[in-house]
Amino acid sequence: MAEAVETMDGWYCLHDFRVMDWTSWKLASVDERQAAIEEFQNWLSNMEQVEEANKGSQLAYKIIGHKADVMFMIMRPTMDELQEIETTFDKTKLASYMTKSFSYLSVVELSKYMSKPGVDIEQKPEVQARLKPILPRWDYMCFYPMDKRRMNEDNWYSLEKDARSKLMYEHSKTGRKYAGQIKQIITGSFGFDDWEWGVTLFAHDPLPIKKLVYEMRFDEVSARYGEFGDFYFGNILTIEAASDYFHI
Ligand code: VOV
Repeated sequence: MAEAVETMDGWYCLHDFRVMDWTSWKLASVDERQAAIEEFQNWLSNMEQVEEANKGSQLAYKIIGHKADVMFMIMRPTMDELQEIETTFDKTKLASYMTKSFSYLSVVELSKYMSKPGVDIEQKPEVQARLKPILPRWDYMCFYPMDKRRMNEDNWYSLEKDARSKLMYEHSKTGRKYAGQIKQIITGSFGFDDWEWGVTLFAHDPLPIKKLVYEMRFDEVSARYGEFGDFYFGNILTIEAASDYFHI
């Protein structure tokens, strides 16, 4: 049996995708819409205080295309907090004009492929900062879930750990070419959701995201073992911009 790699796990993460019912939103009165927008802005700004206390992080995004209108990426130390935040939003006025189109539950994960045997790096401040990241206020975000294939001779989970480490090293070399252009947060979702990982990429410009995902397709770990779910792409929805975004 192949040896599993040890993982370090940080904040729990919910990607919560909603579709807006613009028709009923347009039929609502100006006062109703204004009250709903203000309530939404308060919901977001209340959570910012949690971020200032370094007890979690969250951002909202406008999703481009048919799959969703908005997405909230919410990270907290406990699953209970995620569940409470989701339900609190469900009870808002704005939520009554939305339906959930997709969600993804995971936990920030760093696998120990790159760490030296016998060296416990988990408590290092820089590792803790990656396990409990403050989400970058960068303009663009791409999310997609993925698996590592388990099929016949292309079974990632029956590869010896050394072989997997070598493939992950090649993977990281490709990723590092985009340092400064792209920040990635990989979240593990074994037992939490339908895929094995969530991939969330942040960038100041859309194109490096396409370039990175395309180039990674040629790395053996993605070429032979990568299986991907739906892709979601959007740009950041700040509290200030919410009025314009929802304005009719
Ligand atoms: C943006 C750049 C970038 C960089 C620098 C990077 C580096 C690294 C390192 C160093 C490591 C291992 C240690 C750790 O730190 O966890 C990983 C780990 C992982 N990655 Fe990665 N990855 C990137 C980016 C990046 C992308 C774009 C994808 C999606 C792949 C694609 O084809 O669409 C991805 C996937 C993963 C996954 C699923 C894992 C866990 C695999 C496992 O089996 O455990 N990743 N990744």
